[in-house]
Amino acid sequence: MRIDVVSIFPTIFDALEVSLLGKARQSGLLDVQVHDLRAFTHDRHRTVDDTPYGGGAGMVMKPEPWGEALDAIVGEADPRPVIVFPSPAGERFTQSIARELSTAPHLVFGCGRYEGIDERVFDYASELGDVRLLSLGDYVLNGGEVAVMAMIEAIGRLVPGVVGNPESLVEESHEDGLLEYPSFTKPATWREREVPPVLLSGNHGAVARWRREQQLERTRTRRPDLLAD
Ligand SMILES: N#Cc1c(-c2ccc3ccn(Cc4ccc(CN5CCCCC5)cc4)c3c2)n[nH]c1N
Repeated sequence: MRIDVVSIFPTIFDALEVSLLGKARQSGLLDVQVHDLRAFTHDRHRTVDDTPYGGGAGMVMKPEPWGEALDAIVGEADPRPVIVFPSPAGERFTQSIARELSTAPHLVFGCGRYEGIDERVFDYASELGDVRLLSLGDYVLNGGEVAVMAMIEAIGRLVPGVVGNPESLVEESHEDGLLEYPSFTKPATWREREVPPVLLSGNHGAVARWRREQQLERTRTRRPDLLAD
């Protein structure tokens, strides 16, 4: 999978070099390229923003640098990429969307800042790829970079070969629409707190039933919305 990221703070993505995704990059499973949006400006101040038409607080990201950045990234020969713009006004990013995007050969992430990106950029981008405006959650961040880091991690770990033991992907929260069951490891007693005896019983059927009950109970109490559908 090829991943391109455009940002005015490209060094934020140095963190992707660490751990899982770092190994995936070294092995070639993930080809991640980060681009500085200011490299696509031509004025002395490398301007990427301007005041909003119609007034209002803050600044809006100018369309020209984005157009040049997208043109430079999306080559004619490429398979049509998915172009993701994180946005508080986007569709909620979910495990299901992460799974869907983990099969895309080419993902492009456009990280906005200020009060967002000129709307015409999304329209132009739809000529180059399948545009998705996605939100990390119902709160406002200062820009798209933190959201894109989270999305790349959630998507990247689902790419076959990135996670050592694919089994561990199956029983995660949200994979089956429920929250995950609690986990325990040695010692069996820690500060007078014991591991649930069923987990020490060796009875795999009883363990499976207990874990399913725990998933349902946790989901009922913490995320009843997941059971609503
Ligand atoms: N994913 C995700 C996100 C983001 C996110 C993603 C991308 C950008 C780019 C810029 N910002 C900052 C911003 C965005 C909107 C507003 C509201 N303004 C009101 C007046 C009209 C203009 C917009 C304020 C500041 C971003 C925030 N926040 N939360 C998520 N889950």
